[in-house]
Amino acid sequence: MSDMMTRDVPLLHPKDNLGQGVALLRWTKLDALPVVDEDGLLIGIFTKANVLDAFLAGAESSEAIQQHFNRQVVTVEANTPYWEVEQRVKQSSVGTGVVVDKEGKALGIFTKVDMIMALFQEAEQLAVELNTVYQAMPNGIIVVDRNNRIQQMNLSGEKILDLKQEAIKGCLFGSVFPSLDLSGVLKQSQHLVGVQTQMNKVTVLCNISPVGEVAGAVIVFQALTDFDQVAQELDATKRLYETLLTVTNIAYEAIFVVDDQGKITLVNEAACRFFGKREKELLQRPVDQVIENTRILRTLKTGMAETNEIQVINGRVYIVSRLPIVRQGKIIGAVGKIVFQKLEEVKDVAERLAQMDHELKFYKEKAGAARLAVTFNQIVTVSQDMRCLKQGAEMAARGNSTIMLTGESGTGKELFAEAIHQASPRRKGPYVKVNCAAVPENLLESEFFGYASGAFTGAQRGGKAGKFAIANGGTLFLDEIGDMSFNLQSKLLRVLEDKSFEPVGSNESIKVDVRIIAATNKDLIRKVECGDFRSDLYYRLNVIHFHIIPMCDRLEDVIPLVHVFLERLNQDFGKQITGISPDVLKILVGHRWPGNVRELKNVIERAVNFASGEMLELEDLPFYLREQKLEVSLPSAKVWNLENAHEHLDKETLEKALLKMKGNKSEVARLLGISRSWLYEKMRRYDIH
Ligand SMILES: Nc1ncnc2c1ncn2[C@@H]1O[C@H](COP(=O)(O)OP(=O)(O)OP(=O)(O)O)[C@@H](O)[C@H]1O
Repeated sequence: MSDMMTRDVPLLHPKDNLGQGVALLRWTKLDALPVVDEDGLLIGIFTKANVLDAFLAGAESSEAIQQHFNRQVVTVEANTPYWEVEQRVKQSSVGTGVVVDKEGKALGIFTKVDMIMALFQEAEQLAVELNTVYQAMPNGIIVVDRNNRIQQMNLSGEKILDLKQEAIKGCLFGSVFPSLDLSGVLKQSQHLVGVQTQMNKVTVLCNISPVGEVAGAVIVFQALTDFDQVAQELDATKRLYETLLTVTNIAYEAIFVVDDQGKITLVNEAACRFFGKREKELLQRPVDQVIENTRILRTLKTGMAETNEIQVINGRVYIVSRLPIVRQGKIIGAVGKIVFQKLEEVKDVAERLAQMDHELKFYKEKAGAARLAVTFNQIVTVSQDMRCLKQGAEMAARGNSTIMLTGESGTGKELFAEAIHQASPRRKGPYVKVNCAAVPENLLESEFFGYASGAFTGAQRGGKAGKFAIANGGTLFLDEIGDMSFNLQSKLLRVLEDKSFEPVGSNESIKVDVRIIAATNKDLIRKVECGDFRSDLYYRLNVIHFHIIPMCDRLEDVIPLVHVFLERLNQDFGKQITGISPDVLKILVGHRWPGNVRELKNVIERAVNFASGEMLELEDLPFYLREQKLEVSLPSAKVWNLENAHEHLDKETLEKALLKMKGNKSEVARLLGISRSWLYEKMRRYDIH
């Protein structure tokens, strides 16, 4: 009420005369004014009707209003709520009421006009609220009038149907959405629920309701694809759950999952066996009622994983692991694993595995020794720069200096290392390779320098020779040198300088004569700058440096390499693949080969495996290559087409090689890494004399 009333109205006293009353009514333009006593308490109301009655009865304007005002007043307290005021106004016959405070003092008056203004305001507020809800609804809503014309559509409706409200406003609903008939709703006030239909080619589910007594209709709809998506997600979740159950059931160990409250939510079959209970009896039970002294509750609190811990359960020792399940940074549960099968069995399996590993290593080494040694002939290239590199490396091979090979992964660093060894005076000595990145940090030292008998617990009796000792008189190839720890870098530097080392656990210094070839695909200079690699070691290793060129800078090597790989693979797999389809060729020549020669080799090996005929076809290539755009920059603008591209490249390569080697066919065959008979065959085919 206090928001609606008219405040600061003048108050009349019984002693005021009629003339003053009339003047105040005229000045305020009100129909009535409150009359109060000397204490300001309300005693009546002076209305325009009172004025008329007084003058009709012959009263003078100087006469006091004492006898002429109404003592029956409709009053309302200032704190009366809107809805109550509305009720009272509806029931009351008077047009004006007086607003009073608790003591009965007049604060203002309240007229029907005030009420109407308040109603307008209320209605406006309601309309804003309703419109906000209407626009914010995830469902589409269309409103039509009684004549079946579209009045409005909300934002979700626009999105679902991909239609703008402006485009359909005022149109007949049936002309825009012919599959939906509203006549029953508009004529007979029918309510339609769950109608599946098409609206602007979108399948929707809708509810349609008449507005009041057929003043129109409201259509509320939702795209069915939303439901489909939810159904699919639900299905995927179910499948995932079933997969998870199957996976856990295969496991040898007891596996159980608890929620953030420590209640068991999943157990595998092995866990049921372990606890001696059925799944139903375990699910939803607090885990500490099932496992004594469980630390999984601690994992829930701390979020710390614990793996392969020893725990005594029911007087027996088990190996247990606990892992927190974290979602968006919050711990939502934990997984527990108990290895409860006899630990002796595990030990037995581990021992057998170690034995097999040992045997595998032995046979691998034997196989390695048996395979043909790599020579520079096997490094296939027609690229001018690579040939210079080969020549440089061949010359460097003759010396004894340390060589550093850099270049991207798969460019052929290892191939160069072995070719250098084979071309060096040390070729009769051993060629030993260590991948510095593959050996665990704590084993690197003994791997390099070996250890003395009894150097540590578990050490082999009689000690073990390290790679330096094994490579004595030959070459030690240190691959991935950039990954060597700082600590070992210092030790390596000492060996390089002193040409001697001490095995782990021994004071005896052993002299060695080893040539070092190091390789890395890392930017060693940067590592030196960052302090990750010792600069003195870097310069000690970098005496002669060769940077192997990446494939993308020597794409002319692709075809010759493909031929060599094909020839080798045909032999290995007993296949007869003689050609490459023009499409395949185009892709091979156009690809940038980020994985360098290794990638190319793998692609060809895969293709040979997949090929069913005598040609490598598009479908024999891995998907990522097939998908690649057939954009090729061909080496020259001669008359190339898909059919003859392969032959052009072949011929051009041959011609270049023959010119370079001044017609010496043995040299050409060596350069291209092909046999002499194959070279003659190609020269005959391309009519090269
Ligand atoms: N020019 C080449 N001719 C023939 N085969 C090559 C050539 N270059 C590389 N290869 C072959 O490509 C494969 C990768 O070469 P290699 O292992 O020598 O590369 P890498 O540079 O040492 O790689 P990473 O840095 O990953 O150790 C090997 O199978 C190798 O035989």
